[in-house]
Amino acid sequence: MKTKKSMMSAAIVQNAVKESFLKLDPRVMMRNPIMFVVEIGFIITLLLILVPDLFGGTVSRGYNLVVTLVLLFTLLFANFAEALAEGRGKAQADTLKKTKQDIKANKVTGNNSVKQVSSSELRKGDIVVVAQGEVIPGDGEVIEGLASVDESAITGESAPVIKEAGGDFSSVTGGTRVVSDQIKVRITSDPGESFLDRMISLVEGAKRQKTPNEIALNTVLTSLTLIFLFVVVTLPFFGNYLNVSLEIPILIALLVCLIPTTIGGLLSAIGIAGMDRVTQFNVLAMSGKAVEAAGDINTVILDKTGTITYGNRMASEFIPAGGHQLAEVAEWAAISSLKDETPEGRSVLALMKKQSLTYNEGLGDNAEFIEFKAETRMSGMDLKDGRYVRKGAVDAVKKWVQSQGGTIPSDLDEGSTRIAKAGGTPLAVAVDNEIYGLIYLKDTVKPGMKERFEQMRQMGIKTIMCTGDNPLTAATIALEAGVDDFIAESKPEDKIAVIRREQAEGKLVAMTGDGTNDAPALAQADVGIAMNSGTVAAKEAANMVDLDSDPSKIIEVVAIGKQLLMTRGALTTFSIANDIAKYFAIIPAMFMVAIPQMDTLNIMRLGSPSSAILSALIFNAIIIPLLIPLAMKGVGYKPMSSPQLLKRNLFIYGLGGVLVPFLGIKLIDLVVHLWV
Ligand SMILES: Nc1ncnc2c1ncn2[C@@H]1O[C@H](COP(=O)(O)OP(=O)(O)OP(=O)(O)O)[C@@H](O)[C@H]1O
Ligand SMILES: [K+]
Ligand SMILES: [Mg+2]
Repeated sequence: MKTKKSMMSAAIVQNAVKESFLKLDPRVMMRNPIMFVVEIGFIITLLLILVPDLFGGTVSRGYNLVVTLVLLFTLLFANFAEALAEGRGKAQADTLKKTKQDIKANKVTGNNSVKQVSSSELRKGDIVVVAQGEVIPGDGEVIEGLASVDESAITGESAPVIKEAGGDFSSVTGGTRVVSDQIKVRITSDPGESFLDRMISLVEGAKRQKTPNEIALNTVLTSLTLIFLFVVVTLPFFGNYLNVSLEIPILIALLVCLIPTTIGGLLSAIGIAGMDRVTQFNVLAMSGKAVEAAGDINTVILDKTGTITYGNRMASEFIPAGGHQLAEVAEWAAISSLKDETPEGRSVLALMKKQSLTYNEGLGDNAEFIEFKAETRMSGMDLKDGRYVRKGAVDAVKKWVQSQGGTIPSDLDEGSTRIAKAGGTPLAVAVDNEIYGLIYLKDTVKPGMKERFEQMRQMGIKTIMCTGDNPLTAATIALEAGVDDFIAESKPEDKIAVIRREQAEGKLVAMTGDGTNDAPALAQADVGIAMNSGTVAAKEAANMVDLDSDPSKIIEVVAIGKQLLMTRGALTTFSIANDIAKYFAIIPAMFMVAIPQMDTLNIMRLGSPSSAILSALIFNAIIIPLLIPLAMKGVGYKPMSSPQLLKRNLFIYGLGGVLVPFLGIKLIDLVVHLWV
């Protein structure tokens, strides 16, 4: 796991300071009702500096001035927290914007000639040619050729990746560079809607929406604020009755101390920082909601080929069956693959070359190509002499042959079992009702999967591998990767069915996948993570894209999601406990002159009513910057059950929230008392 982006730089801090002032704009503040109340209080005390008898009565000018300043700093601190959280994303967005300059594109026009246009003129469906050394002008799908592409501008990973027509490695991203060979690309996005555009607006938080959890919490906090507003507004009447005169600045200070400004000031920073932590792990989350959902995931569904394995399945051996010759099965395998542009199909022709095997190419003339489909799990050719040639998943080819009255060679299963037990994928090759043998497709499990899935088990997450492959291969890979369960021979709709089944049991489900056949399932899952190596369809259906194409990255996303929820909960607890403590610090001090019995409650022995309130207000302001590091980093997370976590946090942040202000306010009062 790499965290390559720089942490807080001086530039980010500087910019955040500037932003803290700009964010004082009431139109901006209004989005945060709690801090908006503070701002109104600030404006009133500011007016009182200018016109001291604005509301009749007199106000001690020095005291009012200090209250005004402390209120201003409370606002600035809260704004600074948010600006700081936004800072890293904004800096990253600036870097990405540099990648997104206008470049020249070689567009293929009607009569197959090439015309130079600007990348901003490209529309969905346009075809461009990109040669060695050139930057790919827009998102698209490779429709011809194979090239290695440097995607470091987007993924930060310097090793080039292979992109090729057909199959799951065909998607290319605008702004990345072709380092060898040449490809023809069909553009799949209109200007302004590219992956890079989305990535920029994501990291800079332009489209950030409050999550349902955040909205709910905000509602509770706003209600609390309204209750305290009512309490404070009615307080002067009691004061009158007791012959205690309560000046406006005192009332405003009291109100601000009592409303949940700590969490109100840090809430949005917590959310932004959480999203930012996900980005630092090279995962692009399209919504905060998805990140929070990840925190509660029970089940993870993983696709096999291209997700758990590298997915570059290569033909490595032809195995004849039913008394046929090697040359025969090889020839039909080649004929069935003549127009099969998937990596599997092309690897068959590559193996022919490598083994210097020949075949009658003429058989392919005027033949009809039967494209590979996840539904049929076969591909091939209908020859002009009437023969049908197929290769595909063994069970699918068997059924196809049997439906034409053919028989299955007795040694076929022996061969396919050998391949599957080694974790490979066997493809059967047949012509009409006759099976000629097998193709051995090899694939490799990505390293480190077993340890990572074990970690998920400890987090209480069940892993299920869902694959279109046969049960034996699936079992071998499942064992090697260490998933809890697997489902073989699954079609796209089966993957959705598994997700729906888990969801019906009340579980939150994450799905990771890379193929077009995974897209519906990625959309159905609560958290859908597409591999960046995957197809455009997969990336569009998912609500997260993993730029490193590492399926076990879900662990980090889950941890960050949990941390985000916990941090918000902990700071809310702390904030409200704080306000309760402040209540007991201020109220006895305020009324002890009028009601001497209050003195027993005045355990803190604060200097005077006005110094008590000012001290509490100062504490209320400085607690915000003190908690910024916690809001940004998140509270520590160790895998344990949710009730345990809740108990632990209530204890630490609830008790801490009551004790810390007593101590802090007392200390501040020792100084303030000298002056007030
Ligand atoms: N080009 C092809 N021609 C014929 N059969 C193929 C081809 N590619 C794959 N198959 C067969 O079809 C099966 C299903 O392929 P599909 O791509 O739907 O799933 P998969 O890649 O095996 O699994 P996963 O869903 O884990 O990615 C494969 O296991 C293989 O047997
Ligand atoms: K407060
Ligand atoms: Mg796949």
